[in-house]
This record gives sequence, structure tokens and C-alpha cells, in this order.
Amino acid sequence: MKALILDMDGVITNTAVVHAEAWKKMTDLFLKKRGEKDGKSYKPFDVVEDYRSYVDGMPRYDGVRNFLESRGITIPEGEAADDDGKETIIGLGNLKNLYFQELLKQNGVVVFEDTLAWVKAYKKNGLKTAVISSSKNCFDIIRRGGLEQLFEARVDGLVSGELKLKGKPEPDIFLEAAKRLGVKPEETAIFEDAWAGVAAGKAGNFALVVGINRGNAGQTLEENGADIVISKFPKPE
Ligand SMILES: O=P(O)(O)OC[C@H]1O[C@@H](O)[C@H](O)[C@@H](O)[C@@H]1O
Repeated sequence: MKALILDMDGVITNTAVVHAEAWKKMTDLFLKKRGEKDGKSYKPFDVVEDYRSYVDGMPRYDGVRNFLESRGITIPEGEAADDDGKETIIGLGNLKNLYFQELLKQNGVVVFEDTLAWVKAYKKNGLKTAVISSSKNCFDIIRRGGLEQLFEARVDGLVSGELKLKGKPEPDIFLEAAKRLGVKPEETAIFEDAWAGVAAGKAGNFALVVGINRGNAGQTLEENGADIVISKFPKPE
């Protein structure tokens, strides 16, 4: 193995739960309004099940589209300039981002110590390291967590947008990170906590796809292509 590529939210930082809270705030508000209009009651966002199934690891607007589809709701795509909360895919995604950034400011960034110790140890042993994330807030989180020096390459939501990379479960983001590190997928291990992420790693033919199960997603990760599933990184020898 020559390189390690790690997803950020939920693998390196405890920010998946912050995303989940922001998703819930945005979607519950929307579903309530929409329910009043449609004369029915939509099932609120479940921070475990809905987060994991429809938004975890995916680009922002894919998440909005997927979740609304789960409730049988179709709305227009909208424009990049749509106000936070305009009832379009982009407008709702922008509102979720506003909530996410507020929560991030309030909560700060918690770095998983097990991940940090493990990556540091393997970096010392000569392995190359990259961070990937579908999130456009990736660099802000890396900076708040004081992790700028830990990774030689970063491919995040902003880079993905510029390069028009397809979102997970397509393998593009991992392949771009491997390219930037100058390694082949066959000599690279990837670490992911989302079903879409392990599926992307499998589709990219990476040497090892490690599922990180910080909750109870072990089975889903295995079913989607994780070679092994761990609940935390082992203490380095
Ligand atoms: O909206 P952002 O910050 O660009 O993030 C996009 C997605 O990034 C992923 O890492 C998260 O798991 C999702 O919850 C999030 O929606």
C-alpha cells in the first residue's frame, strides 16, 4: 500500500452529526410548509436513517433531490443564485448550508483522535495521504480542526464542482485524489463512513475499502462494498 485516502465528515471529523442536524432543520421546515399546502403530513427527517440513506456522503443538491424523492416530492432545480430557502433544489440546499455554517460556528470542529493518531503514524512510515469530501465546507473544517498539514492532497466539493466530477457513488473524487498523489488505485486504501463512499471506492477498484462505522451502519457498509468494517482506527504500534 502506498497511499491512504480518507473521507472527512464522520471519518476524520465529527461533522457528519452537524450536517445531519442542519439537514433536519431545513427539511422539517420545508415538509411542514409543504404538508400544509398539500393537506397531508410528511414524515419528518430521521437523523439516522434518512441521513444515512439519502444524503450521507453525497453532494449537497443530490442530497436535497434524493431526500425529497423519498417523500414523493418533486420541485424545480432552480438557479445558483436562488435565495436560501426558495423552494427549489438549489434554494433548499443553500438554506441547509446556512444552518450548517451556523451550527459549525456554535459547535466548533471535533477531530477524531483515533484517526489523527493513526494517519500520523502511517504518514511517518512514508505513506501518502489525501482527504476527500463532497462538502464545499471541507477546507473550512480542515482549517478549524488544525489539520492543514496532515494531507498532501485535498479533493472536495469545490474542486469537484470545478472539475465537474460525478458525486459518490461514482468513483471520480477518489480517482482524482489518487491522481494528485501520483498513486494507482491498486496501491491505495480508502476509508469511508457512507454507503455511497464505499460503493465509490469499490467502483474505483481500490486495493482496500475500509468502512468506518461510528454508529450502527456496519451492515450497509458491507453490503455496498466495504472489504472490512471497523468502528475506530486501531492504536498505531
Ligand atoms: O453542503 P456541503 O457542505 O457542501 O456538503 C455536502 C455533503 O457532504 C458530505 O460529506 C456530507 O456527508 C453530507 O451531509 C453533505 O450534505
